[in-house]
Amino acid sequence: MKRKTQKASNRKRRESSKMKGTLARHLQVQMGQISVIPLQYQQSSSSTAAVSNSSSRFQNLLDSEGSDPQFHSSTENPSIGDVDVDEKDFILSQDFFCTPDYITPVDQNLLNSFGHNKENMLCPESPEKLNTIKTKKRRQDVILANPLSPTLSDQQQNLEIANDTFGTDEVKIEITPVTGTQRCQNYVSQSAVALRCRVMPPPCIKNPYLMDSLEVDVDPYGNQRSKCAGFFSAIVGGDGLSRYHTDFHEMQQIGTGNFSRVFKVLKRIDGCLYAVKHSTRQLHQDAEKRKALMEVQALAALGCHENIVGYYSSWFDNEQLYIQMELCDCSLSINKSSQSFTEDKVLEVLHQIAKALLFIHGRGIAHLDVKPDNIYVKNGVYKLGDFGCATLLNQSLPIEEGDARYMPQEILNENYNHLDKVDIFSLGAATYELIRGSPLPKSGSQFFSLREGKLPLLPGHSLHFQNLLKVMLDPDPVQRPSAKELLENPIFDKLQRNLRI
Ligand SMILES: Nc1ncnc2c1ncn2[C@@H]1O[C@H](COP(=O)(O)OP(=O)(O)OP(=O)(O)O)[C@@H](O)[C@H]1O
Ligand SMILES: [Mg+2]
Repeated sequence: MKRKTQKASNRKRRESSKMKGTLARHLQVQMGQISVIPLQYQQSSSSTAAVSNSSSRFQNLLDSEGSDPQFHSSTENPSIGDVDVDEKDFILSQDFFCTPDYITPVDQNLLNSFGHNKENMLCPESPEKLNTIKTKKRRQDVILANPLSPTLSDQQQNLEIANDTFGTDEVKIEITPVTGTQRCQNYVSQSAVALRCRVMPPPCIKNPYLMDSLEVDVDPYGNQRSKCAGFFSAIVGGDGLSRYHTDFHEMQQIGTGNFSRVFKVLKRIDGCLYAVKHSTRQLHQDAEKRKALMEVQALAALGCHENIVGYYSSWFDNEQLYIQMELCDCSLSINKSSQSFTEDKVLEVLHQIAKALLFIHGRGIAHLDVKPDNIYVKNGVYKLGDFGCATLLNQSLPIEEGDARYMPQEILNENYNHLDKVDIFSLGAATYELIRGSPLPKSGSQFFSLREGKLPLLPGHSLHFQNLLKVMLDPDPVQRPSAKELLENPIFDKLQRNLRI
């Protein structure tokens, strides 16, 4: 209890020191007033009445920091060892927190409201730390000093940096004493801090606006982070640092495609869940990268639609493309153990994905890979995803066909004149698969008869529904309804009525 009180008062003192020191220094610099007061006159303040002493203490600190060359040299100024540890420590803490954007948002009040301490102030350059200065810490990770850092590069220093949970962590830094000529080199530079923040991802901030609290195995807010074996090596890619691991906490794999894997992730800065898809292999050639990028370009160009998976961002890490998307609950993948959907359910899927198709066709884009695997559900809303085969209806972009099980005959014949109707055929085939509850054949007689318009009867389902499927699967693309015509089909009236109620 006693220790707690002492720590609290030290912290308070440090915080007020910081604020005043920073402000006063800025004022001083602006006004061109630099007074030189030898450091030995500076007194430790731990036992003095704070108010009367603090202004002179700060003045001393400012002066010594700003103008006294001896301040930085332990050999030339032995009295430095007597300086109150706390008084010097606070400046390092400032440096530690005041660099990268994602740690120091513009709106300081925002972080303060998450219990963030007030160290995220713009700060002056820090004075050196000459001796081991140790403050409270809960866990530690050791990283080598940044070889790129202008301040730490040529000294074999180890930065032992505590975790960075906002508002609670402080820093332990071990730096070997240096000679007077190297006086500036013991600063914890902003670039060192920036690198440290890249290799040690910041903790996730809990989003107070989310109603449901997250249930995760690994603590995404940082408490267990340093215990993860191989953590460091995992986040450093073949040729750089991973934005994925810096910005996101990976929770679980939620899908695999032919060329990609999809993970449920928690974004550290906003505390929200997303899906991140990344290519499984490295894309070395520019042409490969360009091709992969078409998926995100299509998503970005389309913008928001309730029935299209939301797109947030994309980037390359280690020559793999990462796509940050809206997280959905699951896809409608059909496998051998799948249950068939009821007609009403299937009509809902059909209606919603037809709305997505109306939207994308209206923007001159064809999806070309509509299938249950690429239809995701979120809170009962169906969303079209995986725009990896998306192309322009006017055929001005290369065409890559999607899954052959859902492709009409004209695509197999390389006739690309009605690409919008290709999507209608695929949606018809997907609907047929969902109502059947078993995967469509990849080849064989059934495969061909479906493309000839020979749809086996679906016992127990309305004729109206079966006729709709038949016309969607018509071998002649011109005969197939457009997305707009599809949506105008009276079969959806009942759904619309339910929606209005
Ligand atoms: N945003 C998301 N939310 C939830 N699950 C998703 C999301 N995106 C993808 N998935 C899951 O990951 C699987 C694979 O994703 P996707 O289809 O985009 O990869 P792909 O490599 O392009 O696949 P394909 O084999 O169809 O080419 C999906 O079938 C789905 O189950
Ligand atoms: Mg897919």
